[in-house]
Amino acid sequence: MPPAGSSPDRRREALRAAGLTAVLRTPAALAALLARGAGRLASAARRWWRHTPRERRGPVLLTTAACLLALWLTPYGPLLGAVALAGTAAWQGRGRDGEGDGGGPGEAERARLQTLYEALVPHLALAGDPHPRPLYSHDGDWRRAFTGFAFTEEGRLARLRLRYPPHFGDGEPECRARLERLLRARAGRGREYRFHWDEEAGELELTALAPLPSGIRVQRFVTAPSETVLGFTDLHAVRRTVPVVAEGGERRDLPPVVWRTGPRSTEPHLLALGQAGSGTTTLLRSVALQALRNGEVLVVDGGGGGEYAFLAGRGRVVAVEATAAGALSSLEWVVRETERRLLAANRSRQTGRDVPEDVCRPLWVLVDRPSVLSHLARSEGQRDPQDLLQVPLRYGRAVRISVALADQFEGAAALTETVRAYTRARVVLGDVTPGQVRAVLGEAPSTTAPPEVPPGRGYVRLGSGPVLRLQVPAAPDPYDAEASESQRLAVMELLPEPAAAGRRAGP
Ligand SMILES: Nc1ncnc2c1ncn2[C@@H]1O[C@H](COP(=O)(O)OP(=O)(O)OP(=O)(O)O)[C@@H](O)[C@H]1O
Repeated sequence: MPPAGSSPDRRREALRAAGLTAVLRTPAALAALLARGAGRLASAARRWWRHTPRERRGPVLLTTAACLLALWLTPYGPLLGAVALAGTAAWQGRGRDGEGDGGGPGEAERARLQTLYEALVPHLALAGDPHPRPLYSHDGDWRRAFTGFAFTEEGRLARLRLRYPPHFGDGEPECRARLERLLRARAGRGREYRFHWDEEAGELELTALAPLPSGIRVQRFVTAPSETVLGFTDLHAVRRTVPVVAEGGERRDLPPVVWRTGPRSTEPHLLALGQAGSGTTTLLRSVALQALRNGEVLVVDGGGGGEYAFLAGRGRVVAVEATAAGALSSLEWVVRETERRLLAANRSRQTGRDVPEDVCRPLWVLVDRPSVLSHLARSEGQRDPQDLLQVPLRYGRAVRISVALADQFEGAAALTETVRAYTRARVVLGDVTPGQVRAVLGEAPSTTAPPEVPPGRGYVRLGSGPVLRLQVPAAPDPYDAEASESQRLAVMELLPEPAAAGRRAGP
């Protein structure tokens, strides 16, 4: 039989084994332990929610609610429940400081982190480092270098935050790119990653990103009249979501990239560049279909492929031009219309009257392949249609005239200075290099390229905002027999009724 005094000792021993003695000494440590445990329980619940099929969530939630109700009705039930919850949180939060969310790393995960650390040593260790305990050394420990990490359910690295030594050249793009390449290879190919450099703290964070949703078709998005959904991006990158109907009728809330136009917009005109087949024409079609909700649209199809012919003759479609001569006469009309609206708006302001409705109505000028158009016009001895875009690009914003242009990379050199200077909303689509993204958007993306680039995938930057990943909604030509039936129907649904004869006010 143990001596009477040994019982508290045994209890203390048990607590020490569980790693709880230190934390129970101060209330602050206990609070931290409970908070950490609660965090782990919450992230375990989140994981369960994500990985449980919808049809199983309901019954489990119902059973939990019934148990909570029974506990509530039992004498001392709520108190017992709270004690049990605190105990569970304390147990979950015990002795695992600095380890990833949702539980510490297992044997295999620790081994992965050590391998990753060893791979970083040749890049981050300094030969003859005078520091007694360098962050990176051949006999070093990953625990000092990695300040945060998380693994997926499958044991793949989901997030890693690492410290780098002060001598590392974080200001040199080449040094950064080398480290990013190494981390990407070690974290596993076949996924996209985001890198966040915190120069102040000397830390780099890598996050594995879920692929962007593809197959969302253009539809009546829940947006304000001056807003256009260019596509979808990462949840952390934007502040709102919009409800969408995905392929198969599933309803989802997705984070949109919203392009705002109108008198207060700082980027009222858009330029999209990409490789052939990357989806720039689809992007312009999607913009046109959204614009037709409450505005007028004029399309100039420089490629002349007839990919906008389905819009011809519809209400609020001013014109669809596919020849250089047609484009010139339409764009001359746009110049006159811009000037008319400016004069009318001025007159109204001077006389104190409301601006007439036909001056406030948004007008969209969509130009596909302007480089081809310029070439054709020049070869016919006519003036460059891009010159006519100067007036709407410079002055259109105040009278709700927006210009959106799309071209292929090889046509970019033929774009005029005015087009480049006034299109501050930029999109680049296709399998592009960081250099190409920088050339179009002014900044390289902080994310790696997807393993496979679906049509409509790329990057977007609105003004001087951040470079965001982008997936454009599907908006095929409804006359394209190869497009999916449901997507073609979605486009047809958004088309206005055919215009009544004699009602068109265009060129
Ligand atoms: N966002 C998207 N979602 C689904 N499919 C798309 C998307 N964008 C483009 N596609 C498909 O990819 C193909 C090429 O698209 P699109 O014609 O828009 O490309 P493009 O860049 O204009 O090329 P081109 O100038 O050669 O026509 C089409 O079959 C189109 O339906």
